[in-house]
Amino acid sequence: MAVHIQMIGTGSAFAKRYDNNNALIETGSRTLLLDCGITCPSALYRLGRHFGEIDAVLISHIHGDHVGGLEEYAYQMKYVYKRKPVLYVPAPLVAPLWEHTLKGGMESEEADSLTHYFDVYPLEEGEESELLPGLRVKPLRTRHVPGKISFSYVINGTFFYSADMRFDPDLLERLDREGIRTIFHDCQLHPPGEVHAALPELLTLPERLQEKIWLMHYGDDKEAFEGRTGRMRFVEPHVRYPI
Ligand SMILES: O=c1ccn([C@@H]2O[C@@H]3COP(=O)(O)O[C@H]3[C@H]2O)c(=O)[nH]1
Ligand SMILES: [Zn+2]
Ligand SMILES: [Zn+2]
Repeated sequence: MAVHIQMIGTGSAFAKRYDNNNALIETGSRTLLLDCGITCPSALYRLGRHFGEIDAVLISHIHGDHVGGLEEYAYQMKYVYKRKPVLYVPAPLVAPLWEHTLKGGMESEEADSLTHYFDVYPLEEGEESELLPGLRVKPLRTRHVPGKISFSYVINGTFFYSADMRFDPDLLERLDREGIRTIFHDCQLHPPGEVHAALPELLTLPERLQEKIWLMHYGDDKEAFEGRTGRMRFVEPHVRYPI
C-alpha cells in the first residue's frame, strides 16, 4: 500500500514563516497526525484539512511545537466531531502528557484523565507496532534536551523521522546499515545546535548518508541556505513525499 508523508509545517519552534514541524502520514484512506503543535490547528485549516479527517495522533515529545495543539484537537473531537480519537504515545510520556501539559486546561468534574478524551495506546521503545493498516512504527529514544524524554520514529522499516534530536552520527550510520532509505531530520541552520542537529554538524556526514537526508524543523531564513546543504535537501511544507 502506498504511504505518503506531508508536512503541515516545517518550521522550528520559533519560526514564524513556517508552521510547527508536524506531519500527516497517509496510507490508503487513513491518516495519522505526527505531532500536534501550537500552530497545528490553524496550519491544518490552511492546508484545507480538519481534525475530523484524522484517524489517530502520535506524539514525539512534550514541547509546545509538538503537543501544544492537542487540547484543541481533543476538544474538537469531543464537541465538534463527537468521536473519541486514538492517541499513540510512548509509554513514559503517558503520565507527563496529562499531568504536565493537558490537565490544566482539560480537567473537570467529569474529565479527570487522558483516557477521558483519548483512546490511549502506549508504545514501547524499540518495538514496532502497526498504527494504521500498512503503517508500522518503531519508537527510538533519541537525545534532545538533557533529561527530556523524546522519541524519533522508524516507519515501515525504511523511513526515519527524527523528532527533535541532537546530532547522532552513530545512530544515523546504524540506521543506514539497517536499510533506512530516507531520513527526515530536524536541523538548526545556525550553530550551535545544542538540542538539535546543527547544519554544520550534518554536513560532516559522508555523502552516502547526506543523499538520504531531508532537512526539516528549520528557521525563517531557510531560503538563504538553499544550495548550502551539501547533498541534503529541504523538506518543503505541504508537498507529499512517498515513504
Ligand atoms: O535546553 C533547551 C531547551 C529549549 N531550547 C529551545 O527552545 C525550543 C523548544 O522547542 P524545540 O525543542 O523545537 O527547540 C528548542 C530550542 O530552540 C534550547 O535551546 N535549549
Ligand atoms: Zn521542536
Ligand atoms: Zn523539542
